[in-house]
Amino acid sequence: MDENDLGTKLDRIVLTEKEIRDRIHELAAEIDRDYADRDLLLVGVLKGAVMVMADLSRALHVPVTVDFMAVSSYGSGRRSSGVVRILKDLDESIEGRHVLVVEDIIDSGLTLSWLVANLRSRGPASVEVFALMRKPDALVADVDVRYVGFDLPREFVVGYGLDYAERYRNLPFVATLTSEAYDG
Ligand SMILES: O=P(O)(O)OC[C@H]1O[C@H](OP(=O)(O)OP(=O)(O)O)[C@H](O)[C@@H]1O
Ligand code: HPA
Ligand SMILES: [Mg+2]
Repeated sequence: MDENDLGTKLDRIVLTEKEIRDRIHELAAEIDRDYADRDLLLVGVLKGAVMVMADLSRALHVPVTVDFMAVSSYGSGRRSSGVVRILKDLDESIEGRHVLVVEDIIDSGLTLSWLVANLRSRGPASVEVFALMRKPDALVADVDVRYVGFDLPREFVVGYGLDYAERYRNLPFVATLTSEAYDG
C-alpha cells in the first residue's frame, strides 16, 4: 500500500514514513546521550514493536543487546481486555541491567503498567520506556514514559507494527481505517 493511494480500507494517514523516521532518529540521539556509559538492554514488546525496534536499534550508536517479550491484552479486537498474558518471556535475566522497554503504542496504558511492574520485580538497575505513539486521552493506567514519539488523538490506528485483526502491520506509515475495513 502506498501513501498516495490508500485504497478503500485506509482512511487517512496519521504519521508518514518520513515523520516516523525523523522522530526515531531524534529520540535515538537522546538515548545515545542518556545511556553513553551504560550497558543498555532493549526489550521489545511483540508483535507491535517489531518495526520500531528494528528502526530504533539501528539508529542508536551506544552498544545494545536486544530481547523480546510477547504479551497480549487485545486479542483480535479493538479494545484492551485489561488482562495481560505473557505469551513469550525474556530469554535472559535482567538483574542489574539497564532496561529500555520499546513499545509501538500506549493506549489505555494497561499493558505497559503491568509490564513495567513485572520487569521491576526482577531486580534490574533501571527500567525506562520508549513509546513511538501514545494516546493521552485514552490512558486509564498511569505509566511513566521517558521517550515519546507522538501524542495521538483517541482513534484506532494501524500500520508500522500496529494491527487490526492481525492485518496492516507491514504498512510503512500509520493510518486510520474506513468503516469498510471493519465490516470485513
Ligand atoms: O496501552 P494498551 O491499551 O494496553 O495498548 C497497547 C498495547 O496493545 C498493543 O498490543 P496487542 O496486545 O494488540 O498485541 P500485538 O502487539 O501483538 O498487536 C500494542 O502493541 C501495545 O502493546
Ligand atoms: O490504535 C491501536 N491500533 C492497533 N493496536 C492497538 N493497540 C492499542 N491501541 C491500538
Ligand atoms: Mg494488536
